[in-house]
Amino acid sequence: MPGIGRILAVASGKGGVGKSTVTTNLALALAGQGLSVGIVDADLYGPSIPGMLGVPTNEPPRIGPDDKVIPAEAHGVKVISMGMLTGDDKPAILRGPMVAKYLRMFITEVAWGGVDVLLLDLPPGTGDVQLTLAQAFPLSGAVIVTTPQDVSLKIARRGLRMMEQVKVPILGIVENMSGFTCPSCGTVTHIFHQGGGERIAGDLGVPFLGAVPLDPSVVDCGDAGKPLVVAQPEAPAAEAYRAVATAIAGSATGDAGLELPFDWNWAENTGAPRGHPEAARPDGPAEVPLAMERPDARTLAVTWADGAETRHDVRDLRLACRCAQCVDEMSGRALLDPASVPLDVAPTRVWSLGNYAIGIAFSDGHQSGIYPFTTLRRLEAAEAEDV
Ligand SMILES: Nc1ncnc2c1ncn2[C@@H]1O[C@H](COP(=O)(O)OP(=O)(O)OP(=O)(O)O)[C@@H](O)[C@H]1O
Repeated sequence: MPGIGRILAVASGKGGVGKSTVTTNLALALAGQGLSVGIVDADLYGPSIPGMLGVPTNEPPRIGPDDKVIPAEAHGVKVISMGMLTGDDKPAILRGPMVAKYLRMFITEVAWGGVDVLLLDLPPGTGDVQLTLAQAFPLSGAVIVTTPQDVSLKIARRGLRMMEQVKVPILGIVENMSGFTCPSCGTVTHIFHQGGGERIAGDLGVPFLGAVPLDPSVVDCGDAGKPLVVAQPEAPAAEAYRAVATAIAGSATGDAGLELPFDWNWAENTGAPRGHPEAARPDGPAEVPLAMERPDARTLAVTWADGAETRHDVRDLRLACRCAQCVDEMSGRALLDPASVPLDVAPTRVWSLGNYAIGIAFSDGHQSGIYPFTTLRRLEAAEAEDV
């Protein structure tokens, strides 16, 4: 979109998991890496970004000479929020169509002036706002924020599935409020359990971006309008936000070894990804693909950074689909009857999703399958076991 580099959504399933806090700190950490960053507070009914960044809400934003809204600027980051239009005490009372109108305005009618990254702080859940944004704008990816307890993880999973269904690449999962370090004795207590975010990232084959500890200074800094990353840059939580920012910034560069993005017409074999198989070395990362080829119409061959090559029969790929139509999300039970898949099923299109997965559309009309590289690497071994 003109004036905007990448649009990234920060989403969560459950409310109150710290999504807005992650958004503001992430924005400042990305800005600290030299990127120009904007934030759209897409939580129209409960805007919290102005408070966290110390943006005044007592006067509406100005309109520029080109009739565009001039965003507020705080700590070097540009911001637009419903809170700036309504003030702190007036609730936004809006029906669905107006919500869509405001969201569109926040993205297309604001003078973003060439931001590299526009972060959208979504409201919790999988409702109207999430769908409108995911379908109406070219989102480059979504970051899913969760806390480590089961209830939050289950709902985060649903949010993640929604993003996948509307074809928004998942950049990864952030586990927030992960362990509390006692300031006097240094003991770490895992108040909301431990490691759940990393576990579901592993289960779903999406990157784990990092864990942010529970730290009372995060609350104080947010309430004071000066996020932790700038107020206490040496705090462990600030370091965690910076690590997440680095992981996200890295995901822009296509460091998977394949030249990304690509959109491959399988039948005609046009638009195949350019690869760099010569970069393989024995100590290279096992789950990073360096090349993808189509030696024949029924085989996808992948060369990995550790020099291994896997070959996948295209019907086996169709049968291995883990989308919500093929596998029951909660129980993991298979919903796809292999007998219903034609023997000659073949891909029609193969395309890149972020730098972590490919999507495949098949000749039987199925196109919601997402194949993370981690899953693809393990797939050939699983197929061999089945035999
Ligand atoms: N790592 C953390 N340590 C301590 N407190 C935190 C941490 N992250 C967030 N918080 C606090 O938790 C509260 C909720 O955070 P926040 O408003 O960012 O959540 P949210 O998921 O955006 O909520 P909503 O559902 O309203 O959009 C805030 O008071 C915030 O300061």
